[in-house]
Amino acid sequence: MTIYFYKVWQPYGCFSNFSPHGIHIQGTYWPTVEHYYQAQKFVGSTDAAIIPVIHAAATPEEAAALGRCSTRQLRRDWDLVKTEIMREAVLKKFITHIDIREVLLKTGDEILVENSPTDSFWGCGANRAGLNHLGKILMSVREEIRNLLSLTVIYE
Ligand SMILES: Nc1nc(O)c(N)c(N[C@@H]2O[C@H](COP(=O)(O)O)[C@@H](O)[C@H]2O)n1
Repeated sequence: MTIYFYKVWQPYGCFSNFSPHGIHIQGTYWPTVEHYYQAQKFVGSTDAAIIPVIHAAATPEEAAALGRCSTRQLRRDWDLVKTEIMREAVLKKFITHIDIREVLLKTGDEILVENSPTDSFWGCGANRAGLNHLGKILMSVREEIRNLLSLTVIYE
């Protein structure tokens, strides 16, 4: 059975990058994965001054709106690095928060899909044929955590 998720208040909402699960990454605490991801768009760009503003955004929706502003200059390598940046942040989220790690592990080998009607890169898009990169990252993080936990059991 495929598991669809999207908004935080819907089933499996903890899989959304907008869920209220903070991460410490590269020495800084970010209130959500979405805050971190949106800020990374501007690292090294002429619009890097927006990074602390995104960091301080009151909600992930506000962070996303700041990061999506089309008049700002994204870092040049954004398309090359964005998937790895997202994966690192999502892994950190599920390593940090034991309760949602359990939710992720309990999905077993089910297919996970971000059911975004507007995003066919991170989600499946309106026709459900999109690339679903967030779902793929979650499945690969699930596998990585399973492997890490099995190693811990062996060496403890
Ligand atoms: N608008 C919106 N609301 C949500 O609740 C979402 N989970 C998303 N999807 C996330 O948006 C991010 C992509 O942002 P860019 O289009 O690259 O600026 C990514 O975190 C998706 O998972 N969108």
